[in-house]
Amino acid sequence: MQIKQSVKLNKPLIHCITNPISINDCANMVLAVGAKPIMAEHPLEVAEITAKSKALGVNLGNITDTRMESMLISGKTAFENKIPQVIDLVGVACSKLRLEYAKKFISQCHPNVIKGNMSEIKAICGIKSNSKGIDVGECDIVTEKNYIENVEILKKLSLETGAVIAATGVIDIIANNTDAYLITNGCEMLSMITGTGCMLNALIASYISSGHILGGTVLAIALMGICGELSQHVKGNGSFRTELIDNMFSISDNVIIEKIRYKLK
Ligand SMILES: Nc1ncnc2c1ncn2[C@@H]1O[C@H](COP(=O)(O)OP(=O)(O)OP(=O)(O)O)[C@@H](O)[C@H]1O
Ligand SMILES: Cc1ncsc1CCO
Repeated sequence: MQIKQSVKLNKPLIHCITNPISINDCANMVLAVGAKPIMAEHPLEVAEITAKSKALGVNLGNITDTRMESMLISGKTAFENKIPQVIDLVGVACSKLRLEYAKKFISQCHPNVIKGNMSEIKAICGIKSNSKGIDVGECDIVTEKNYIENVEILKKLSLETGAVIAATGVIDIIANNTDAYLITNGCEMLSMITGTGCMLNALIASYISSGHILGGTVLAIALMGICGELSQHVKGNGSFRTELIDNMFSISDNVIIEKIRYKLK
């Protein structure tokens, strides 16, 4: 809650380099939690913009030559200036280009958080995965039965990269090399609008700007799940999207405490 309050109070500038599919929703999510978004991607200006920001979020969805160049420039700037950064591995399980690029980004920019669905996390670890495009494949879904082996995959990747690893889905896992949080908040409607993962990446960037990398990531993921649950009464996915942003804007600490479902492993 301290992280949530500090973001509201300090209104940190959050630099996002993301895909055009959900860019508007990402900017509104950053605003909903009290931070200020800047969605800049020209290679000749991004170093300057990242250096003035309090966190960076990059996203591989709908990758272009320009964004590939800009993300590397921004990622290196963030690393050199100790600005917290998160990468969303959208599509690395279905595209060799993205997979190789993500590996290069991780080794050169050292992101503080690496996020993806379980198919994408497996792909970056060199483990066989079965994604369905940008979505998790049936065989890779985290369940009550297989979460222990998945936690080990995340912890190992964290040890190798120094990053906090977040695997999102029905059960979310957030791990560093010693601890893992399992979050079971959320609802199916979150997968019925495009870009919830991208919005979540922007939220993670907003909260890690506080300097609390593991806590900020857990908070962002729990909030997305809880706000999804609170938005379910709508007629369809159009209003769900609006309701989700409204709930993110207005959720109280008491509701978070009442609704959060997590386990520490
Ligand atoms: N069926 C579900 N049940 C519960 N929570 C879900 C479900 N699907 C998605 N979520 C939640 O939605 C958020 C986004 O997760 P998801 O794994 O769908 O991201 P993604 O695949 O990267 O999304 P996108 O590609 O649409 O941006 C997470 O907070 C996750 O917990
Ligand atoms: C639909 C879609 N395609 C590439 S990125 C994206 C948005 C969700 O990641």
